[in-house]
Amino acid sequence: MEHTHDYLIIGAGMAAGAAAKAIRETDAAANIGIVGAEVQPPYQRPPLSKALWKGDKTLDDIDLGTATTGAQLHLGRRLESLDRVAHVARDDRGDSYRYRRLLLATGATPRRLPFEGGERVIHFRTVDDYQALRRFAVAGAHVAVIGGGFIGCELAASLCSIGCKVTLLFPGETIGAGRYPDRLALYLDEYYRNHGADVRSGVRVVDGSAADGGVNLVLSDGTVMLVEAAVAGLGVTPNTALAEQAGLAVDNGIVVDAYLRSSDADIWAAGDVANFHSAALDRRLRVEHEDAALGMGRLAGRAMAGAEEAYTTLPFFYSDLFDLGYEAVGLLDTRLQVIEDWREPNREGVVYYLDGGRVRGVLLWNVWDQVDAARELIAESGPFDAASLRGRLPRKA
Ligand SMILES: NC(=O)c1ccc[n+]([C@@H]2O[C@H](COP(=O)([O-])OP(=O)(O)OC[C@H]3O[C@@H](n4cnc5c(N)ncnc54)[C@H](O)[C@@H]3O)[C@@H](O)[C@H]2O)c1
Repeated sequence: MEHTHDYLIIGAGMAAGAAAKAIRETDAAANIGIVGAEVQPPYQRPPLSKALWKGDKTLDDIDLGTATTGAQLHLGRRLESLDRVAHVARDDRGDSYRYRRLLLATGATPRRLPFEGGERVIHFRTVDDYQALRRFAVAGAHVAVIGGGFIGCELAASLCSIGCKVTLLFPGETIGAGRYPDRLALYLDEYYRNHGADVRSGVRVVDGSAADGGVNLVLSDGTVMLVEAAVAGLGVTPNTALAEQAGLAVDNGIVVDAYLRSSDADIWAAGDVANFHSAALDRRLRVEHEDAALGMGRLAGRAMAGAEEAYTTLPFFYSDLFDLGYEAVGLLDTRLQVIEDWREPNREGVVYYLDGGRVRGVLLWNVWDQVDAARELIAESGPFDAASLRGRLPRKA
């Protein structure tokens, strides 16, 4: 079957949903098509590791409302080839899609453990993964959470809070190694232990196999562990295969200009897969967070419909870990100069990440309503040091 769309969006994640809305707002008569491998229309991913477990949201609440844009959804399909000259893409069922303008919002794929292990080993990213984990992760079940990054930290907290027995395993020395300074990271390790998680640093899961009602995991220190389920968050790799096959510039993601346009004038990219230049931070970035997916999707959609505007937003993200929460702007990388400003022992504070006296990242730990001020600080030329930053972003009453 052959389909024809003015605007074709490849991928049906958050960037795609935001782009479809922006196209519709900018071009009321637009003929929009979305092709996505998942069978669900675009939905919010952050609740999969947080709010859905707390009961703050249900699956009905996370839909992004793409149906209201009138976009034609071609779901459960993967695009396998892209002919840029003919302006046509083909999917895995043999359908073809002619387009005038194209958005690649193909996202990223979770890195995999070095074994399969059956249905109780879940590489966590999608709503299907959430539902699979939910089946096995019931109160009292022992769940291994593998990886100490965003997904590992959020899921370990969520699973503890519903009464699972959680073992959190990661190869680094501490939770969030490389992102959080040592004092905060060690505090977090202790905090997770105090909330009942068995935290095991410096270990990898080297093998695993399905067992009766569970999974047998073999750890790098020789331990064998039988758990009801294992869930992994080992980071992701951007889905660039289609772009590479089509001959677009790719370098840790699809290379785009300030307007999110790729090396082909009729193709844009947005979200986890896009590699853009951040003028504010003076470096190329690929950002894997909700705010970037929604913001880039919106801008790319508007640009495709003729209302071009540069993407200048600093990376922003937030997380909830039990009753601790943080918001962060810019770069969180402990290879930068790190300045910590704790206001009371560990319960709240600000971490600044500096390069050459300029603030490049700010982590606000249980300090709220200071994100805009943090953005302004990053825009200032400085130079800053510990003395000039102390007390700079106070907690608001
Ligand atoms: N709050 C948020 O913004 C949020 C929440 C959830 C997910 N996400 C996004 O989802 C994506 C995936 O999250 P993630 O947690 O998988 O990635 P991540 O990069 O945050 O963390 C990956 C972790 O896996 C560990 N790791 C790597 N190889 C391993 C191995 N073989 N065994 C055990 N651990 C290993 C690393 O040490 C690291 O701690 C990221 O892009 C993230 O930004 C964001």
